[in-house]
Amino acid sequence: MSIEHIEVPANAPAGDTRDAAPDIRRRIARAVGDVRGRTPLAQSFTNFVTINLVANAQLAAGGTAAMSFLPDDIIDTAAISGADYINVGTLLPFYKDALPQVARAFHTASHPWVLDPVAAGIGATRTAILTSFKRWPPTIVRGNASEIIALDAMWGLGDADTASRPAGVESVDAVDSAVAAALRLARFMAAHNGIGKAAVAVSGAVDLVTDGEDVYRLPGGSAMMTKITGAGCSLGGVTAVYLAVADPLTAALASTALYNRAGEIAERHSAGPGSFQTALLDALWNLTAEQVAESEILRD
Ligand SMILES: Nc1ncnc2c1ncn2[C@@H]1O[C@H](COP(=O)(O)OP(=O)(O)O)[C@@H](O)[C@H]1O
Ligand SMILES: Cc1ncsc1CCOP(=O)(O)O
Ligand SMILES: [Mg+2]
Repeated sequence: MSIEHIEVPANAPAGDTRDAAPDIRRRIARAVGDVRGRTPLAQSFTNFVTINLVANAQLAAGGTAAMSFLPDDIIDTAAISGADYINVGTLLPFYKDALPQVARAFHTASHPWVLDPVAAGIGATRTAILTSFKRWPPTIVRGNASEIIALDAMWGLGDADTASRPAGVESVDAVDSAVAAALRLARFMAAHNGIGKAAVAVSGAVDLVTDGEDVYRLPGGSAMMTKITGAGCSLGGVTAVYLAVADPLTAALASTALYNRAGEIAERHSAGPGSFQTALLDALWNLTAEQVAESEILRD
């Protein structure tokens, strides 16, 4: 099947009638192919729980990984890193100074970066760090619905009273309840991140991606992705790999589609969480650019 002639799948969710434009699919295919051809570096400042899966997923998608927690290290390496990834899953006291320093340096250099606001809404230190990013906003935010709603409230864009308290790193909100927050965040980031474009990706059973204008829904994946730790974190790391070669909307759509397809393949080739994680990495490696671009992508 050519990527120019994608039919809306028969099992498209009710109400979703518009397939993504062929141009979007071409951009996704190009991004996946460019990553495989150019092996771009996407540096990460990420949590201790899933750091190894993040690096392995970035390599499996075709990128290059480098992890660091030192601002001078990260700021120096940003010169050769196509995009960076910051994930606030596990925090140490010094991060309260280190992370705003890094975000400010990225902003000064107009360096693209992805934020995963893991557990947004929990703890004064995490809130201080995430609030500081409003001054130096990321290019892409990728999180689950509760994290997106919490970040929107923290930045004073949405209604703080309606933000729920996340269950640790897990979402307590449906993706649909984060649509307005995702749109507000994407518009704010595009206006203030110095790059002029932004995207927000909300993960869940049906993922949502927006650039602040259009809203895309990407069904698929596997419920087993919630039975390993780091599916979301590694998706963020792979999003940074794609951001090294593509615009924010394309990068967010490409990584989300890649993960949905990889999750489905991994579920078919595994017998439980252990083999699922291995099969997920294998699928990230083996999926072709065309297979990723042919994914079900519906525009609201
Ligand atoms: N119920 C589900 N069915 C299918 N895929 C899912 C489901 N829940 C999450 N995913 C997928 O798992 C990956 C991580 O998403 P999620 O679990 O929401 O992130 P996080 O781990 O940050 O909470 C995404 O690729 C998402 O599409
Ligand atoms: C379990 C855990 N605790 C702090 S960070 C983390 C990993 C979260 O990973 P993900 O958000 O990808 O499920
Ligand atoms: Mg997460």
